[in-house]
Amino acid sequence: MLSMNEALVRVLEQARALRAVDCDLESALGLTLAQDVVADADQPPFDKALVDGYAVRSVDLVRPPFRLELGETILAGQIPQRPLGDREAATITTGAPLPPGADAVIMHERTRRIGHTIEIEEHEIKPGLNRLPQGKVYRADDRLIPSGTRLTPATLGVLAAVGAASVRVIPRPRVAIIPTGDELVDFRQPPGPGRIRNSNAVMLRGFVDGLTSETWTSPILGDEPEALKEGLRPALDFDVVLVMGGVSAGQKDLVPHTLEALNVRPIFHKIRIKPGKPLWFGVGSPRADRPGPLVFGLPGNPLSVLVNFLVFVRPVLHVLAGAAADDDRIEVRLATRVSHRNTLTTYLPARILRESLVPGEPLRVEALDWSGSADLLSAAVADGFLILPEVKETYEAGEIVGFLPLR
Ligand SMILES: Nc1nc2c(c(=O)[nH]1)N[C@H]1C(S)=C(S)[C@@H](COP(=O)(O)OP(=O)(O)OC[C@H]3O[C@@H](n4cnc5c(N)ncnc54)[C@H](O)[C@@H]3O)O[C@H]1N2
Ligand code: MOO
Repeated sequence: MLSMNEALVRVLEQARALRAVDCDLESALGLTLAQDVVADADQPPFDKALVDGYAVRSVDLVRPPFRLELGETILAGQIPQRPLGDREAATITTGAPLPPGADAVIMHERTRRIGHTIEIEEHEIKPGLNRLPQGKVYRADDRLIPSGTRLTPATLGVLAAVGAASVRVIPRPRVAIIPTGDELVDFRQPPGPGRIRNSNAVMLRGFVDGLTSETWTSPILGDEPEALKEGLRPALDFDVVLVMGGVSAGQKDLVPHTLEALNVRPIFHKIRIKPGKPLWFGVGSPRADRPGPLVFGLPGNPLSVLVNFLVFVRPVLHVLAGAAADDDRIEVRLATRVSHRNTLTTYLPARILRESLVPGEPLRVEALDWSGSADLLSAAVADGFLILPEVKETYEAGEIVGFLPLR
């Protein structure tokens, strides 16, 4: 049986960024850029006024009189009609181009208007005052945003500024969620004797929200071989397939065989993790235009689904979307002693002790009481999971351990 880390390596070996597509800039937030973005022009495209006031030649104001004739008016969006003459000032607004010859702008609050002249109250006018020179921010053809960058609101703004209306990006994966099990009923219905509501599908949808370009939840599939096979078939068109339930050792645990019958090549089955030990992982046959789907058989217990999603599936969704595999683990200090079976990596629902936060110190965390991997309520009220590695059985209060926040 593989350790959790070995299994994660096997999974990530199969994960490659999806093929780049063209995307409208306005739909590209959060996606990964698959091209370099280059400046189409200097920024700013001309020497630009940074304040409302008067464009001047600083040489005219080295010694008194500090008075200049007023010439043309240049508003933002207009082009100066002529160079600035000797001892002349042009009225100018923020963002407008300086006229040739001008090398400084004086804020109008520092001047007094007298008829067709202005008197300047500020006497130290250095060349460059309140002027942003052409190309100061970047030059035409500079590489501004490299391929591989995640598009944030600010990078989208830069792309808009250079007119990149459509960009090459890595799309987010398409994900299929498939609940299986004869005992399941839709959560909107009363379960009836011996049956339970399908709670996992809604939970998984919540987790994948924002990480996919399309999420499809299939109807509940029963534990009948032919129906299961036909129900799973359309899911294999997706990039990632999340089948829930039916992967352990029961006589109705038909998912691994059925996936293999659909040409999904098994990579591993069962790993040293709790919850989630019976995890199954395989890769479907390549499609004409793209590689085969990555298929997870998630053990059906709600906490198995949850932990396996966070540990294995979420990093894969990031990698397919062109990003790095995320690792949100932080280090925390155990508030109480905890024990587990030292042959498995254990994820324990836990709570951050916010009442005893000490700035600069690791967070203190206590394990919650829980009734095993069917106990989704414990995770719903938890801040995250303590991670207890296989190496030893007991971790003492005060020890530093890993913690996976739930967000
Ligand atoms: N002989 C063995 N039995 C079991 C083993 C084992 O190694 N040998 N492993 C146990 C572990 S650990 C887990 S976890 C479960 C996983 O079982 P399956 O993946 O086959 O899942 P099911 O049996 O179908 O379901 C388990 C449990 O979860 C409930 N479930 C399933 N789907 C949903 C859903 N969509 N919403 C809510 N709850 C769901 C299901 O009713 C079961 O109670 O196997 C152990 N057994
Ligand atoms: O690995 Mo299972 O999730 O403990 O019940």
